[in-house]
Amino acid sequence: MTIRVLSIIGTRPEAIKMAPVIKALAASPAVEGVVCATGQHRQMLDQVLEIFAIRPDHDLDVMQVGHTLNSLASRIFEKIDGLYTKLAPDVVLVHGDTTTAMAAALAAFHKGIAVGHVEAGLRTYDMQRPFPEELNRRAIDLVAKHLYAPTESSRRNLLQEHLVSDRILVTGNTVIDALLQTVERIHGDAALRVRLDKSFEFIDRSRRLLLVTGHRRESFGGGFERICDALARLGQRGDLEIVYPVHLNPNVDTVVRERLGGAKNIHLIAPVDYLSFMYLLDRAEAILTDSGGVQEEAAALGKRVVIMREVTERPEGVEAGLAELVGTDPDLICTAVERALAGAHAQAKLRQIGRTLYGDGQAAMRILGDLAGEAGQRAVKDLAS
Ligand SMILES: CC(=O)N[C@@H]1[C@@H](OP(=O)(O)OP(=O)(O)OC[C@H]2O[C@@H](n3ccc(=O)[nH]c3=O)[C@H](O)[C@@H]2O)O[C@H](CO)[C@@H](O)[C@@H]1O
Repeated sequence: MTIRVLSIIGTRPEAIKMAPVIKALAASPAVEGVVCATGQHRQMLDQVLEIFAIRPDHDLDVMQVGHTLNSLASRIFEKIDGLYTKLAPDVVLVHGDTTTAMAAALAAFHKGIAVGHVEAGLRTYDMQRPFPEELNRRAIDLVAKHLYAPTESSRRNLLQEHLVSDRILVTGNTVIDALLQTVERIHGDAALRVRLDKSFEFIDRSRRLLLVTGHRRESFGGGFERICDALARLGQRGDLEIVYPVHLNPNVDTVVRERLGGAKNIHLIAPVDYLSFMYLLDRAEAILTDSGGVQEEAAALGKRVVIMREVTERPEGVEAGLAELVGTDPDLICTAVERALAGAHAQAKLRQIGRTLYGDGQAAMRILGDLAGEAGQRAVKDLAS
């Protein structure tokens, strides 16, 4: 008796974090895994799917330039309703906190289809930070039957909300599954490493590498202007190479390129594929970001992270002394980056602390086991042997 599990992905981070789950489901005889891409992201999503050799079975193609959260959500609701009727999945799996995940989960709830939430329980309890992700993930947890919490702290968040479902399973974050698989692939492939070295030969190896990413809505406008001021100042240091793959969202790309194009020691590049980003993360001495996944990945690699946010739903890294919350004030960003670089030498110790902070690389297997019940447990054993 197999169960049909429909995995929904819309953005780059969802694809990265769902890839290990999609692969585990596909390899299990106990599950019929089906994949639907919504098209919330296009180019950045396709880069990930190619690396993990995942071809979605369905694509809602909802992407429209300049769409609003409401036009995006309404297009997803409209199109996914028909897909649910056609496929009649036993479970719809969504990830994290995007509009894709929220709309897909609520649409499943409307049709009485069980929802599994991967990365359940992340909270800041601030509806404006991150916006709209805090609303999205809390709405999903209200309707989800299977709550896959990445850490104990996310499990505690769920327990105090007295949700309908009591099926909470601490799995670890699937981003660590993806990271470990990818770093292993890079370390095991000399030709790939040569290609990656060549792709990034513009980075002066005599200088220290600071890797930057940023895309939070709540920083649009003044926030990104302040971030650019901080980066321009850091670029003046002379001992740093700053590499910043600039998110494609026009609210980020336009401001950053206007203010930093041609700035000293700052390389503004297009978003790089996931393999390349893991390569850069592995090479970097410190990370400056507002990303959720990058906080988790950096910790796992023992990298110190400066978080350009006011709040984070990843308290573990801050409590472990690996990450520091600084918001978008240029002075605070610059001094925190100095501290991160000063502490970067203790990489072995930091890696020991951060290695399993967010998971052990087995999250996808735990989710498979839970979803397919006994049959899944048997399949998980077969898969793991
Ligand atoms: C509020 C919040 O934190 N929400 C998060 C948000 O995800 P995020 O903040 O992590 O989003 P990004 O920063 O866009 O993606 C990051 C990924 O992209 C890779 N990367 C990066 C730059 C590049 O040039 N090439 C790449 O390949 C990188 O390795 C990493 O894995 O939504 C997710 C979905 O629901 C949630 O899981 C997650 O809570």
